[in-house]
Amino acid sequence: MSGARAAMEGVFAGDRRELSELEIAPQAALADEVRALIEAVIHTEVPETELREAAAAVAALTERLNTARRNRPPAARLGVNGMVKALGSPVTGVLNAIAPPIDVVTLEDGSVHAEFTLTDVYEGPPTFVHGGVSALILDHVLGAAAAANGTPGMTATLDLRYRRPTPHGVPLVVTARTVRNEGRKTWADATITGPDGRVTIEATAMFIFPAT
Ligand SMILES: CCCCCCCC/C=C\CCCCCCCC(=O)SCCNC(=O)CCNC(=O)[C@H](O)C(C)(C)COP(=O)(O)OP(=O)(O)OC[C@H]1O[C@@H](n2cnc3c(N)ncnc32)[C@H](O)[C@@H]1OP(=O)(O)O
Repeated sequence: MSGARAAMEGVFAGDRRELSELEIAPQAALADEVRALIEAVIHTEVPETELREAAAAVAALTERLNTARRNRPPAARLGVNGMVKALGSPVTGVLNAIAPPIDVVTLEDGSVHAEFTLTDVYEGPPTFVHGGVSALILDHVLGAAAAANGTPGMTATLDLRYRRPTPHGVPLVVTARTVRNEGRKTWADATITGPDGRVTIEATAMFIFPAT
């Protein structure tokens, strides 16, 4: 079995520890604090002695958390449809401090949708979102649309058209839908829209359910 097929089956077999919402809450609250920490580390202007003390304090915390570890990022079945969610996802993971995190919902028409705001932690060109971060978000929602269609797969192609810069610090909308399926291949389209209602990025992707 290839690594890709094993990865896909791992998602659906749920062969990893699933947490309940009660178990998730305190760990998600910790991730929220770390998100604020990441932002503070970028912007702080405290003097060097305080920076060194802060680094030592963070190192001590990391050591404390590592005294009891899982060997794989946890998952959970959440929401009305009980879809498996990777809690450590870099896009949606509430336990991942580098994830915004974005709450992606599946609508009745099968499309997926999210409203989100990115801080300058995700900045590329000054005042705008890094194009690779936008690609990460689009890849994820396109994959979620393929999965919502009952035809999940590994990203085989991802095409992006950056129409205009995507600003950070303002509400954005991402939507994706499956447009076609042929055997193991599924195609999906997505857009990111800015607060003025204008599309900033158009994306299309093809997903393949691995053969072996
Ligand atoms: C972990 C997955 C999560 C899914 C979970 C769903 C849960 C839902 C919840 C929430 C949504 C989460 C959303 C996450 C989204 C993020 C997804 C990613 O980041 S995926 C990582 C990046 N992608 C890779 O690393 C792929 C690496 N490539 C591969 O593994 C293989 O190449 C693969 C599976 C793409 C194809 O391998 P073969 O062996 O199955 O395919 P062969 O049999 O060779 O080809 C079949 C047909 O496809 C074409 N083909 C193959 N690869 C192609 C490509 N890259 N581009 C175009 N055509 C390709 C071939 O020419 C062939 O075409 P002919 O049928 O003959 O016409």
